[in-house]
Amino acid sequence: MSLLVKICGLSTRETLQTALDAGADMVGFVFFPPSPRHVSLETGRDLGRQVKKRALKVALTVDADDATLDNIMDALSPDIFQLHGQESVARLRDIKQRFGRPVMKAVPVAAAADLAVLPGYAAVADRILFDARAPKDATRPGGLGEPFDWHLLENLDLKLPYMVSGGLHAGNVVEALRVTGAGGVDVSSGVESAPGVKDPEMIEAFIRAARATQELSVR
Ligand SMILES: O=C(O)c1ccccc1NCC(=O)[C@H](O)[C@H](O)COP(=O)(O)O
Repeated sequence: MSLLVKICGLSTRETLQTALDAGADMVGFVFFPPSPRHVSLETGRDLGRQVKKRALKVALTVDADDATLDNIMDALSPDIFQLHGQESVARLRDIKQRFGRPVMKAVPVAAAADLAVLPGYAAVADRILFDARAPKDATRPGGLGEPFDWHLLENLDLKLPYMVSGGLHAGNVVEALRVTGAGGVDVSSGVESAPGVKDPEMIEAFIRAARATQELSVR
């Protein structure tokens, strides 16, 4: 199965176009106002039109209520909801049933004990995104540019597709894939020149580096 590459936190036409032209499989849009990558519904609608099925549109939310998800459905019509808050297994099931879209559950990782939630989520989610657990005083649960110990995923027995994220960049993505065996990678800070400011050349370099693993058959 080929590697999935997700560029997350896109917020401008220019950088979205760069990600699409560089071959991103997934493009993520953050609907979380405290984030420097937050996009309005109007921007989400505009950027969503630009994707034109060249990649999967991922709507990233944090403990969003149904009204918020309804608005995002209307604006972006996402291919996947990425649930990056403390959503319960029951909430995942509820969202899948209500919106008829696949869900990717973000699982914060700092220690092996964090993986104890997997059986519950794996029974409902369509894919898992492993991300570095945010510090207690963080203003957001993701997009912080810090990795976790990828070796925690070395002996993972997960029947579900999963992605690795957290502090990835062009210089470490091959190692992250080698250690974790993940089927996908996700990046935000590692392709930015400043928080929320995506850099076209960094986007291209990240995707190039990630794709190189397919030739190296690192995974
Ligand atoms: O990106 C954000 O600002 C964000 C805000 C709130 C919840 C999640 C967020 N990002 C989630 C992602 O999917 C990021 O790509 C992932 O956390 C990796 O981020 P980074 O370490 O900056 O590459």
